[in-house]
Amino acid sequence: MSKIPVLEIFGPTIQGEGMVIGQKTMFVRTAGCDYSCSWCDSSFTWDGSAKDSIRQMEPDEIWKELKELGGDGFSFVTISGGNPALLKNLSELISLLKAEKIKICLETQGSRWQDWFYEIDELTLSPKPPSSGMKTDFDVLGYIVNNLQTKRKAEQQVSLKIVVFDDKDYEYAKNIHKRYPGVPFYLQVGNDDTVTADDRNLLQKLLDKYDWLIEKTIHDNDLTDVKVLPQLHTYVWGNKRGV
Ligand SMILES: C[S@@+](CC[C@H](N)C(=O)[O-])C[C@H]1O[C@@H](n2cnc3c(N)ncnc32)[C@H](O)[C@@H]1O
Ligand SMILES: Nc1nc2[nH]cc(C(=O)O)c2c(=O)[nH]1
Ligand code: SF4
Ligand SMILES: [Mg+2]
Repeated sequence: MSKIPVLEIFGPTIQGEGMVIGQKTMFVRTAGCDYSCSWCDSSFTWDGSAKDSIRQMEPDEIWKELKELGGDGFSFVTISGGNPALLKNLSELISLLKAEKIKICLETQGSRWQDWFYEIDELTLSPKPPSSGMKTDFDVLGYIVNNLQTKRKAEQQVSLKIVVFDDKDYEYAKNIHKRYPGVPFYLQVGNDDTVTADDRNLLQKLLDKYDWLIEKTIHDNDLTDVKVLPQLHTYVWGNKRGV
């Protein structure tokens, strides 16, 4: 077995984002990202600020820690990062979780393909809009979406989730939906203050942003089959880490 760079293992909590929002789940957060989004709420995974907290862990060590934290009280594990799709050897952890009858969710931006994507139960692709400062490689994203659309197992769920901060991001999101109309499509409110500890003020700002995004969407005849979601955990726990 080979080692995986891990920054956080936490839970049980609820999935705060995307197609399985509200789902009780454990989290494993890997270190390292090929992007550096301007508003990344998990920048400690790639900016060096938490490099001393990175643990190189074998899959069975990760499983042991998940069991210590979650006991028999979980059946879902969400893998996020950083970009977990940088790690070819994540397949070993995925096999172990499957053997333990755990459902697996994965969060990735769609910049890298891994063959183990087919083994994920709920796969969220989250290409990044202009406000992130990143540029989407549509060859790679297209390759990933096409593979999953044509070769995935019937029971695997795949979705596209775009974080929206402004009008340009919204246009980007619409373009993504137009390119891949067959993929369940989600808009997510962006959190533009990922450092504040003033939860009340943050909540009000996030609610206003959610209102803005809903208003835009409901008056837009070009977007019909869309789900507009908050980043639920920030509404409940603010910018707290490990929840
Ligand atoms: C931290 S990322 C890690 C996984 C992967 N790198 C990705 O971006 O999809 C997990 C999710 O959080 C979202 N996210 C990051 N920063 C955010 C922010 N400030 N507001 C809203 N969503 C954010 C990302 O778009 C992504 O969907
Ligand atoms: N509760 C909760 N839900 C989440 N959904 C996606 C997360 C992530 O950081 O990838 C996340 C997270 O960090 N916490
Ligand atoms: S791709 Fe994800 S983890 Fe990487 S910088 Fe962007 S939001 Fe953060
Ligand atoms: Mg997060």
